[in-house]
Amino acid sequence: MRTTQAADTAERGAVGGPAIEVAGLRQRYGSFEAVRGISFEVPQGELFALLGTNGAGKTTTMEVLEGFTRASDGMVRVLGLDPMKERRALRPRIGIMLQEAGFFGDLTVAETVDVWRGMSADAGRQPVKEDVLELVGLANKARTRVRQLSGGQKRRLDLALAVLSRPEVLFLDEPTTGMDPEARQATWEVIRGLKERGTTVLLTTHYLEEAERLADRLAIMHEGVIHTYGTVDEVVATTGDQITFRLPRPAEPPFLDGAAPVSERGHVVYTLRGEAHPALRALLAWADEMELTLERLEVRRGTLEDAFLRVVEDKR
Ligand SMILES: Nc1ncnc2c1ncn2[C@@H]1O[C@H](COP(=O)(O)OP(=O)(O)OP(=O)(O)O)[C@@H](O)[C@H]1O
Repeated sequence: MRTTQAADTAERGAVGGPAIEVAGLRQRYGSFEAVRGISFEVPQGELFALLGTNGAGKTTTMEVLEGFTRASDGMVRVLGLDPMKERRALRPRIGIMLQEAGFFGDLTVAETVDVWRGMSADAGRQPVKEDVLELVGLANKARTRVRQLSGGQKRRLDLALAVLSRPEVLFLDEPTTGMDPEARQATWEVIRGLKERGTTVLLTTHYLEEAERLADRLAIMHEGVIHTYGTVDEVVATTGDQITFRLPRPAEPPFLDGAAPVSERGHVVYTLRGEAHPALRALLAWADEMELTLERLEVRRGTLEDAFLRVVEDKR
């Protein structure tokens, strides 16, 4: 069965290539280079998460793709179009949720949606107001003035406006910042639903769990450069396993696979470069020789957080 979105896309002329293409993108502000030659692609219908340190260049990258900023160098395409030169053709096909939206505080939630619909050239295609407010969990706030909304509720209103035109590509800049855990889960459900309807999503977030739960592929940026890129599993695989245990009496544990033992809150911790098995074998041989029983011995798989921290530490 074709979804409404898929049918819409077909009617408006689908493109065969990736929904988003970025090749050698550079962005300079005066003499400062905020983005230093990054490349990635997002296939249609996938969710791509841009992770990174503060000031890494994520929002700048988004702004170039949204057509707000002209790239200093490199090539970007969204749905096969140049976001700057072909902005008029592209704009009705994309949805944008900025990090900070400018609302009119005196308007109610419902009036804000009406104003937004009024500004859209394509209002006939849009879902009814009640549906979109229901979708983001704001149906009971329709008559509330925007300035009376909490920070998390304002983010939900942002999301409602971004999805109003049933975009083919949705840009979400830190969509769940300020939301409580329940609202965040609800927003993830909304994003999953949009993806199921075929929407391509580019998301920035500081919540690694958000990327882990939602992303088909992700990139970790630091100081304008993408250092790691792939599926969550591929990125996690760039980190090694961790071994931890407690010693029953003072002893000097050996280096394992080139990793030094580190003492953390009474535990010995090894952060390995690869799989734990060979290191574990050497560790147990050492413990036998020393006639030691290692207490609370644990092997833990690397996490996305480990991969993230390693990018930052390696570049220090
Ligand atoms: N208009 C501008 N003029 C000068 N410098 C800018 C401008 N916009 C951004 N920058 C700088 O470019 C760098 C990248 O900023 P950007 O907002 O893209 O980072 P970010 O990865 O989104 O960070 P955060 O996670 O903190 O939101 C920062 O050092 C920022 O100060």
